[in-house]
Amino acid sequence: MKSIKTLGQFIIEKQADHPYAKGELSRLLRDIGIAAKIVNREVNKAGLANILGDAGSVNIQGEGQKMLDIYANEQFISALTSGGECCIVVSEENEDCVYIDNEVSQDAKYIVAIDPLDGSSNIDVNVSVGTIFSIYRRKSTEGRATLEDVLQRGTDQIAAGYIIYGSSTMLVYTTGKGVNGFTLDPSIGEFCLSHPHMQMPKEGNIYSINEGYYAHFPDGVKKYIKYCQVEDAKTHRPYTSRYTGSMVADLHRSLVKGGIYMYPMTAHAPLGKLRLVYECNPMAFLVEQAGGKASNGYERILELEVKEPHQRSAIFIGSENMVNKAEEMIACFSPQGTKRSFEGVVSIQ
Ligand SMILES: O=P(O)(O)OC[C@H]1O[C@](O)(COP(=O)(O)O)[C@@H](O)[C@@H]1O
Ligand SMILES: [Mg+2]
Ligand SMILES: [Mg+2]
Repeated sequence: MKSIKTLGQFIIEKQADHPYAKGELSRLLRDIGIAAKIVNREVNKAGLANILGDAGSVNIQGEGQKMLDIYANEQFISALTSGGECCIVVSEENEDCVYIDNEVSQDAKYIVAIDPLDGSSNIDVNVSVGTIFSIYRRKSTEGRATLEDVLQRGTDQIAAGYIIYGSSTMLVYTTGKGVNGFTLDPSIGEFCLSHPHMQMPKEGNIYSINEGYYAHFPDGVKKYIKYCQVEDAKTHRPYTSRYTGSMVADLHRSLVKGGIYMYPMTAHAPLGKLRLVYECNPMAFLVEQAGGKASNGYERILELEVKEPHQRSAIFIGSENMVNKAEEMIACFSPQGTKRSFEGVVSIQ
């Protein structure tokens, strides 16, 4: 009979990969796993648990918050607060950073940036949603950790991952030594290793973008979409279009089958929509660790300077060859910093 390996066992086993590890990161990943199970329980019975619908509040991005956004945010912050390994939480749902000053967290070394519920527009319609997390070690050594500890580049991440609440619930993460996926077995309440050493195919035939905004995309992006739709059997085109409205779900599919997910810049959102610190950087770290690629169309996501916690970035992420092709089209038809970047774009009246 195939032996199972739980997330907890795997984390402890892999601790040996990090010579100076004292178990703090292991405990932090454990805490994230616990909160994920609690959120999963509510997501699974959302229709019954009176947790669907709007919360009536708006977050820093000006987006209406869903009840589940708030619930998931509370669960992750509470698990990180009582776990004792986290000193600051940066959350999509909190305007300001959450500084954890309680007894157990006095020596906490880690900063956690989190998108508690990704794909919020899908909550009420039972389409897969997720959670995205990114972990940094604080740089400052004296006193309370500061905003400077938060504004680190993606290359400084210690660990990153996501949870997808879909037909099954999975937790996929990296600590910089490859990517592993765990499936929640509800009968034992454990995440069990189901996808060891995940590798993203270099090539794919699925592209993922909200084509409803086509008129607002720069020429380079329009040209790449057209490239995906051309008939050419040699290169397996036309590609298939898939867009769920949940970045986690679209990227999980690309990780397993190959593909590219794009949320470009537009004339009215030159930096796109997605947030660098708790959406783009963690997914970029994970995808690169699985052999894929992530850029803002011009530069590597992980090397982008982080100026503020809720900063946005355009993103082109997925199978390496597909991201290279998209970058090639953008460089050719929308060279960076030139007016041509948005030529042909119909601006919003
Ligand atoms: O509806 P749009 O503009 O295509 O945006 C969908 C994208 O926005 C997101 O929902 C943003 O994430 P949140 O739901 O966490 O705000 C992504 O998951 C998704 O890919
Ligand atoms: Mg999100
Ligand atoms: Mg969210």
